[in-house]
Amino acid sequence: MSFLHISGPSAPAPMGQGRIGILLISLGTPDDTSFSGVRRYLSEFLSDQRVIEASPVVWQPILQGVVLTVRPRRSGAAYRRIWNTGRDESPLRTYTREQADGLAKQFADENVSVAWGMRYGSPSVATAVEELVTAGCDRILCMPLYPQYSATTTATANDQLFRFLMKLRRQPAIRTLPAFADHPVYIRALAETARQALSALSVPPQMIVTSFHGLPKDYVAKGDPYREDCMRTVIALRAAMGMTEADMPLTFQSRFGPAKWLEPYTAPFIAGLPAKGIRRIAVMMPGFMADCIETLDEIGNEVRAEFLTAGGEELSLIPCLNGSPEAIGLLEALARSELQGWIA
Ligand SMILES: C=CC1=C(C)c2cc3[nH]c(cc4nc(cc5[nH]c(cc1n2)c(C)c5CCC(=O)O)C(CCC(=O)O)=C4C)c(C)c3C=C
Ligand SMILES: [Fe+2]
Ligand SMILES: [Fe+2]
Repeated sequence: MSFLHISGPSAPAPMGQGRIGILLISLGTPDDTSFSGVRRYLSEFLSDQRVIEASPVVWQPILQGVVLTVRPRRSGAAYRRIWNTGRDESPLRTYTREQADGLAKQFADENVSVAWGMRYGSPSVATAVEELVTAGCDRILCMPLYPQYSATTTATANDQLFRFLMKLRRQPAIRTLPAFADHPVYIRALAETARQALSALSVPPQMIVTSFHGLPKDYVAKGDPYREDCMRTVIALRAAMGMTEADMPLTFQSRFGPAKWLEPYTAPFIAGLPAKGIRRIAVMMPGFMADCIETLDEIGNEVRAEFLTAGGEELSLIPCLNGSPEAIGLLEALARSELQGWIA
């Protein structure tokens, strides 16, 4: 095995005396909305065995022969509807960069560098770690941007970092941020974001539906704690906002494939509300640190259209934390807590 040599601007500092790196890892997104761009991204994403646990011998022919001949067209159209045309990139990339830039400002006067990478697509995790090591970082805090733990997100983000470290002769020391499903600063940030969005509405909604990304039930049965983490978030959020289960139900969106996923499914749940007299709702997606195709298109376009067709009058999207001061404050609080002993 040959080892990658990364040299800093000057001679490397003795271990423990260099800079501290903070590495934000987000899910990833296509570079463009073309069939081939979306296909490349989906191929990398859906070939991850943390995401699709079926044997590659069975799954790869289905993925390459069926899924990737059909899905990129449909997903490409969805990405085009939400694309950040100003920067020619997906919103997830824009907001992840804003979060990294905002966090870097909070640490500007300290011996800390911040970099960001995508688990799938670009900029890659490898590029981001190289950036930190080149800046002289010998200790790195890895922050997967997922409030609720899942092997399909948190674990695979960490895997990607360690996969890169396998190539280094001189590895930095690593800490990884645990999930923060009911961390008080996270819950406060969500509640504040919701209050701001609701105060801009002329008529308050009758219900705030929370929608988390789904997960196959099978993964949860095998020990993925994701569902419990989602429940911890919603229970804490209801308490913070003085709401009940009836005012703020928990649902799961973004089902993929024929297997059973966590229920209740967001789309039929919301489409069933007008028949119960609930015609004005807000939807909040606390599991997403940034708005993306799942929040802006699946909920903001597809689910909204179904709700209106079913007799709904108004569906308001509560924005994700994105690059807000609440998001930056949260990331800083989480980072400072994990960096204890590394920084004063
Ligand atoms: C088996 C498939 C999938 C699992 C398991 C899964 C888990 C999972 N995903 C997120 C967060 C995001 N997913 C996003 C997009 C997305 N997710 C899947 C499939 C699975 N996700 C697909 C095929 C896609 C691509 C979009 C599409 O073609 O419909 C995104 C948004 C990316 C973007 O560019 O905007 C996020 C964020 C979580 C939190 C999670 C586990 C709980
Ligand atoms: Fe997903
Ligand atoms: Fe989706």
